[in-house]
Amino acid sequence: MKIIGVGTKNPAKIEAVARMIAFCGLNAEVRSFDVPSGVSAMPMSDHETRQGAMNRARAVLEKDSGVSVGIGLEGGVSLLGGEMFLCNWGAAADRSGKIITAGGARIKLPEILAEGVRKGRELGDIADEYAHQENVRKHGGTIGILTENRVTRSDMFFHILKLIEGLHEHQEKDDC
Ligand SMILES: O=P(O)(O)OP(=O)(O)OP(=O)(O)OC[C@H]1O[C@@H](n2cnc3c(O)ncnc32)[C@H](O)[C@@H]1O
Ligand SMILES: [Mg+2]
Repeated sequence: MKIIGVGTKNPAKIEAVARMIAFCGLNAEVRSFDVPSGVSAMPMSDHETRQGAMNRARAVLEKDSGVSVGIGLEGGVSLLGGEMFLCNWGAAADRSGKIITAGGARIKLPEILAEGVRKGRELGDIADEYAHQENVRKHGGTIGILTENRVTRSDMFFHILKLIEGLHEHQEKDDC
């Protein structure tokens, strides 16, 4: 059985990987690891957020020699025309050095959340205050709050992982 490692202890992210394995019918087990993202705690651009996902994916491979694919999932914000959007990236790295990345859906942050992030606070903390909940980042996420749970953080990372798995399949076919 293939072992897929994910670089986080956040249950919303781990759930997304488990959903992807079930959805794609992979004969795989998921293991989670606490690894550094290597970027700031609150990534402020697509570039930095994607880099965090790639760093986590590679760090997982270093952590456990039994893992064949390392996955990194990272959340952050990005600016578009002066407006702040939630952005998310995923990366999957294998032992051949290959890495595939994909980005997720965007949603504009309400000004009160954007202002807190601009002041240097982490979105997870501000989202908790905004929603009067604890650990929003480990449950539905900011996207869950802003969409009344139509799309949760796990849904969003699940979607990103389907993009990555699909791209991987496509590239394998191309290699034939
Ligand atoms: O334990 P890890 O894997 O680090 O998970 P995390 O919840 O801290 O998530 P990230 O590091 O990927 O996200 C970077 C920052 O952005 C925040 N963040 C990103 N997306 C979020 C979301 O949907 N809901 C709440 N906070 C979010 C989070 O609080 C972090 O401060
Ligand atoms: Mg974090």
